[in-house]
Amino acid sequence: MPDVEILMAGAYPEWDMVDLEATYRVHRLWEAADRQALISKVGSNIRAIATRGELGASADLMKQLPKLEIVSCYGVGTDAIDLSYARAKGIRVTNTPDVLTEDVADIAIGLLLSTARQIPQADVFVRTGQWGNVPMPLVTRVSGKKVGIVGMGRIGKAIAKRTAAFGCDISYFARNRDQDVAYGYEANLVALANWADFLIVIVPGGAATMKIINAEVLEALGPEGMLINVSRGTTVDEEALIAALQNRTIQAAGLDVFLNEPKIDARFLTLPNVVLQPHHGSGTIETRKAMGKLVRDNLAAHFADRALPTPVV
Ligand SMILES: NC(=O)C1=CN([C@@H]2O[C@H](COP(=O)(O)OP(=O)(O)OC[C@H]3O[C@@H](n4cnc5c(N)ncnc54)[C@H](O)[C@@H]3O)[C@@H](O)[C@H]2O)C=CC1
Ligand SMILES: O=C(O)C(=O)COP(=O)(O)O
Repeated sequence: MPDVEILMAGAYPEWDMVDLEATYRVHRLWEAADRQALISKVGSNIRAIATRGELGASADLMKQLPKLEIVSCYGVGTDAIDLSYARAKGIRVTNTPDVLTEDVADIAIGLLLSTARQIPQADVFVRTGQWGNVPMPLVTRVSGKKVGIVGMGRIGKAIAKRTAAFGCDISYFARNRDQDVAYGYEANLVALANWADFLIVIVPGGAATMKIINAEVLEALGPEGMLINVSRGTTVDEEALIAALQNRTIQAAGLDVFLNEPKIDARFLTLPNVVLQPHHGSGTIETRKAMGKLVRDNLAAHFADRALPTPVV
């Protein structure tokens, strides 16, 4: 029986579970009928948490694990992990940057094309026999348009590269100007939205970016404008977004992320001018395999006293 005990907050694909269970004594929190009872029973032995982006690790959970050394997150966004608690207690935190960048950028472009060209709506149009009876409504061009990118990190840059190939003009908003990129920097998000035809959001979630896409930004984006969100649900004021979609203050939105996933606001399901994705930006076999390997590599490095491949804390 492997002697290092780890707590898994949620399921990983089978190929990761097989490897993890061969290496560690794994406790499956998500399968416990009484989670608190499981934590009370095994909490004092747990040395690592393997979690997922949306499940994170709260201070409340970490407090109950006195031997906790490391939290390894299957995902790049660590907004659901209490990093200040981890830092204060000397608990290491790792994530899975880079390996998912290209796929998340691809889904941003997929959502942009789907939203502007109404690909899902056109699919329904064909399937329901409307083709030939009524004209398919004309849609909006993507190529050559102005794209505002909110967040110019690893994924923001990959999105920029793709939209550049569409001949789009690119400008971005971020905490700081990035000296390594030649795109226009706009320090004022409302001004960026006012300029852009399409606004693509790819900043981290958390308190600092809470509702940065608010009613004023949406109004500046305007009735022809479209919002694509592949960041976190928290970055958008959803009440303001739903109102803007209902009133056509903006034209349409393409969304991979929401508040309260997977039980999202039911009004999204009734809006014709929104394209929905189930938080699946990194959801390819190739990327998920690479993410799982990076989680395992981080845990292995930690328990072998080697440098962590992708440390956050
Ligand atoms: N939809 C999905 O499936 C996925 C979503 N994500 C989300 O994408 C986020 C970004 O990932 P990466 O590009 O790898 O991160 P990164 O750290 O490389 O880039 C983040 C960018 O946001 C900017 N930023 C950070 N805080 C800011 C603030 N308070 N105000 C303005 N700009 C700010 C940074 O300056 C940087 O340009 C993740 O944190 C995660 O939330 C990531 C992977 C998959
Ligand atoms: O890496 C991240 O931060 C993610 O959002 C990944 O989420 P997912 O694994 O696609 O549910």
